[in-house]
Amino acid sequence: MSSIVGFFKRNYAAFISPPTPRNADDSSATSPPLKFGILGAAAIAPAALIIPAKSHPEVELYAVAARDISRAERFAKKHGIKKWYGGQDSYQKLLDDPAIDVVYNPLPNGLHYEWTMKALAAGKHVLLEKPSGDTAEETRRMFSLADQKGLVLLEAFHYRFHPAILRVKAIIDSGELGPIKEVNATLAVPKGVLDSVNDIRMNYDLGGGAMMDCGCYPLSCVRYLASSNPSAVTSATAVRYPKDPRIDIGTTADLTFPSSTPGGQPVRSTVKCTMSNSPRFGFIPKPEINVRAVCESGSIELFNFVMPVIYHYITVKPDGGIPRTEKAYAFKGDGGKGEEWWTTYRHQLEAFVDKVKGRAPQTWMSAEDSIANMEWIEKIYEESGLGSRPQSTYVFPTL
Ligand SMILES: NC(=O)C1=CN([C@@H]2O[C@H](COP(=O)(O)OP(=O)(O)OC[C@H]3O[C@@H](n4cnc5c(N)ncnc54)[C@H](OP(=O)(O)O)[C@@H]3O)[C@@H](O)[C@H]2O)C=CC1
Ligand SMILES: O=C1OC[C@@H](O)[C@H](O)[C@H]1O
Repeated sequence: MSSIVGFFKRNYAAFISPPTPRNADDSSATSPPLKFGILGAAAIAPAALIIPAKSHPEVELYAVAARDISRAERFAKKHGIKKWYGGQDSYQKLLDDPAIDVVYNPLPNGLHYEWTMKALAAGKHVLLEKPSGDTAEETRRMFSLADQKGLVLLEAFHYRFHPAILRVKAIIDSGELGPIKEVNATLAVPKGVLDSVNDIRMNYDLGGGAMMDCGCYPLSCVRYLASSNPSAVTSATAVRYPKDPRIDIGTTADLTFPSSTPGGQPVRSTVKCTMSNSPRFGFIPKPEINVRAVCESGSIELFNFVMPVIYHYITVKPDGGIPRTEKAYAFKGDGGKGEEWWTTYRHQLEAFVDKVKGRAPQTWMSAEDSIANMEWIEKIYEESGLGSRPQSTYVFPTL
């Protein structure tokens, strides 16, 4: 019963009404807020930034830009954003606003590179949606420019900041279950949520495709838990979108990772994604969001590694030992920041602001990690026969 009440309380605070930040007694509130500008009135912006910002004392949602001014105005008023820019030059106008410290870039994947480069050139820190670009070369260039300019750039792989995945990684790294032998992860979004013809995910020129959209998560997750990059893609099969066969509706890829023990067998891995998972019994929506590692002396599984605040469980099965189930809605007794109702995005925002403010974030995701994820997305597309998404034609003036 208490867990049902907990479920509703946690999700109400997470997604509907987050507690407002303490001010008087919160030392972090004495630091001036960072002014954020949002490029595009994107569907993901409320969950990924606007709601998390409500409980962060050092974030001010300052401006939004949208190609249509009335859309920009509606979005700004709905979300209590002070300023809006509209029209075809609205994104550049937002970047030219000297008051803005940070740009959130939730544009379609194919526009990530151009607008992140322009934002960095304008001296803004950037929180960039996943996947970071269309190609690893784009990702390399963005991080290189951020480095040159001394600015923070983060690919918004929000799941990596939540205590649930960090707990799974800690259990694997503790050696309790022995060296990892196999690690598999899936993100399958129910049919009807993403697969409409007008969705950006179905548009090849905008960097569409399941491996880009959903597949980037399980790939990132297996790389993270294996503490390594794959050594090879041994097979990759794509289910092609009939209206545009360059788009994968879903992809399954088999990978190998170097052995975690000297002279041992390679670690096996399967990464699966689909943007159109068929319903159970023909009508019950079926999300699949899990990661499972099999180790020399046991196994571990996390159900819902992408949105763990809603509900998740970690099942640990030591060989010959007693299986247990853990929950990790918050860090326990290890000085970690956050509340049970903090979403992955809220944890990510905390880390991002810490980094911009020059404080050590609790968790971070490196440039090398983002670059490697794109490299392996491209290798999987190559193996499936679909090929990489088209590299941006935008030419950065000083490169
Ligand atoms: N972190 C997460 O959990 C999630 C991340 N994402 C990522 O966020 C990004 C945006 O996804 P989502 O919010 O679902 O997408 P939307 O289609 O809702 O938003 C994309 C925005 O891009 C702008 N845009 C600019 N040019 C174009 C164009 N040619 N065609 C279409 N839109 C254009 C639009 O802005 P305007 O208002 O100016 O018209 C639109 O608001 C993607 O990179 C996706 O991978 C998505 C969902 C979840
Ligand atoms: O980032 C995302 O996370 C969840 C998926 O449903 C969505 O398509 C994707 O863009």
